[in-house]
Amino acid sequence: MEVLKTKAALKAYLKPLKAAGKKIALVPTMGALHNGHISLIKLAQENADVIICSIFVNPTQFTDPKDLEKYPRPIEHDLAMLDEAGCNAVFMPNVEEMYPAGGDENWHIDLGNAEFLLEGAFRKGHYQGVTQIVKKLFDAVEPDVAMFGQKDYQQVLMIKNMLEHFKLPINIITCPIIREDDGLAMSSRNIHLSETDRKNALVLSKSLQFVVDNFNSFPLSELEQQAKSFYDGIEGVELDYFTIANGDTLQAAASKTEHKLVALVAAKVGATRLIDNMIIK
Ligand SMILES: Nc1ncnc2c1ncn2[C@@H]1O[C@H](COP(=O)(O)OP(=O)(O)OP(=O)(O)O)[C@@H](O)[C@H]1O
Ligand SMILES: CC(C)(CO)[C@@H](O)C(=O)[O-]
Ligand code: BAL
Repeated sequence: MEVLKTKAALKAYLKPLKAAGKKIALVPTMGALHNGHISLIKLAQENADVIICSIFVNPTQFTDPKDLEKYPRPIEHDLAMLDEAGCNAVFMPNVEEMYPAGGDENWHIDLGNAEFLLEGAFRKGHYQGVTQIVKKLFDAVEPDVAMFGQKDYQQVLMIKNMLEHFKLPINIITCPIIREDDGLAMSSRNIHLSETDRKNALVLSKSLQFVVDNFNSFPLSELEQQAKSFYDGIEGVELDYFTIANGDTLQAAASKTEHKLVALVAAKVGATRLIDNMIIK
């Protein structure tokens, strides 16, 4: 597996592959890899000839400096996992390589109203930072396909809006959420959970599953209220939002008959903020 640290090295690696007509997939990550990430690599292998995984903890998408500072960076472990999975190359630039102008770079694009809902409301400017770095990664790799996890449901919508904005010819593939055996969605931040947090964190997947399992049994507002009541009285768990939303606009669902519905949640479990979602239909 090639380890590439600069855009120039990446271009040189890709040039003969592209000339030979190979289909290139990009799997963008922030590292601290787990089996959720590996599932993206595996799906990429089914959809392309050459798999590039990027590892870059992008400062512009963090709104909480402490979250950025403590983001896990186990690079040797990550490289071993990618090598084992058969990834062809890892692009792991430093901050200067991706942001040569330092903090002076301007980036603002219209991502539509959904930018400001849910994660966008709790992490102001987050999706400007995400789309800024993903555009830079797309420019550096010029992939045919790019893989993203459904775990970051809103992120996928924002990236599709960014593609539309720049009219980029990249096929976005959304990969299902990989969970631990007990239902917890895999996430790099799970490493920060204490033993008690880890048990409490199950409330996210349980409350979502309740909505999926009982969708036909209650009116929308009662479903949501009952799901929220799962969080009552759990010490150390603070619910940011739980919503049943339109799967395209992320506006709170007005009716059960809407074409696409998704339940989304974010909660602080101890000092760690987690997100999860389940598609209802
Ligand atoms: N459990 C999972 N199943 C499928 N895809 C996932 C899962 N967790 C993360 N991904 C996807 O992997 C890609 C890289 O995500 P990232 O590196 O931020 O990992 P993460 O586990 O989501 O970390 P965190 O949520 O703590 O930032 C994203 O497209 C994300 O949606
Ligand atoms: C897409 C991404 C790699 C951009 O930094 C990040 O938001 C992530 O890991 O989901
Ligand atoms: N997987 C989403 C990246 C973030 O939380 O910033």
